[in-house]
Amino acid sequence: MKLIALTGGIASGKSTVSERFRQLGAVVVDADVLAREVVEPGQPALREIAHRFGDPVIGADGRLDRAALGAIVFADPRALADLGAITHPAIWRRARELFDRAEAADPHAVVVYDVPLLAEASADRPLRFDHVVVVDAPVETRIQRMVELRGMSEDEARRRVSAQADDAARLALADDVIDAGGSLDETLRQVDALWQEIAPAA
Ligand SMILES: CC(C)(COP(=O)(O)OP(=O)(O)OC[C@H]1O[C@@H](n2cnc3c(N)ncnc32)[C@H](O)[C@@H]1O)[C@@H](O)C(=O)NCCC(=O)NCCS
Ligand SMILES: Nc1ncnc2c1ncn2[C@@H]1O[C@H](COP(=O)(O)OP(=O)(O)OP(=O)(O)O)[C@@H](O)[C@H]1O
Repeated sequence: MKLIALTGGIASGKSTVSERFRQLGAVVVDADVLAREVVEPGQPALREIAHRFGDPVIGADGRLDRAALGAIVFADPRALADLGAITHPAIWRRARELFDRAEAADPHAVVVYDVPLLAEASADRPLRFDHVVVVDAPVETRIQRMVELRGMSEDEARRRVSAQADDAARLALADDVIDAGGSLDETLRQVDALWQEIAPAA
């Protein structure tokens, strides 16, 4: 198995890139999906979140109120760190299980882990990657995407950008950089070229 980490700032284009890798034959594991699974009702992390952040972050249906929690943590670095301390160990554990499963199914699998917060977790991340790919796009382009495509206010978009590591910290981890600041077509062409390097036999 080859294990590739795919990271990038919010709205840089990671999902677009990982979907292309999937079409090319990679097994994609998405940390955002795992982050949602570990806070499902009944999971220990949801109980810890309720304990730390109180009832307002739990909806009437007993599920996490993501908008309410997001409003708290993206405005307060300490709250964000507390949330990460609750969710990140469970996310890494689940990721490890899925990598092991992919390897058992196919020892030659190329697994792409779409992980927005790799740079933030780099000091204590419990996994080694064969290759780190960073998707890069200018901050102003990403803000514009969040506002135009996701209906966020500009303020909210900027808060989310500031809650993450900066571009230099992410680029310092990169074995390869995909420039996703241009056209969609240019992004996809770079992914195709990179796949030929990473998985030449596939
Ligand atoms: C705070 C929460 C509830 C907000 O939910 P919401 O649905 O609004 O956002 P969503 O989960 O879709 O995340 C969208 C993007 O926000 C960014 N983001 C999410 N969590 C964080 C974080 N802790 N720090 C910095 N950026 C983050 C990422 O770029 C992510 O792709 C949610 O993001 C969360 O539970 N975060 C903690 C878990 C985590 O670390 N997730 C990141 C994947 S490793
Ligand atoms: N050159 C480009 N490369 C990639 N995406 C682009 C490009 N131009 C425009 N886009 C658009 O920008 C958006 C990027 O969103 P995407 O969900 O791929 O980002 P992301 O990095 O996965 O975000 P998040 O951190 O929130 O998970 C998509 O709607 C995509 O269509």
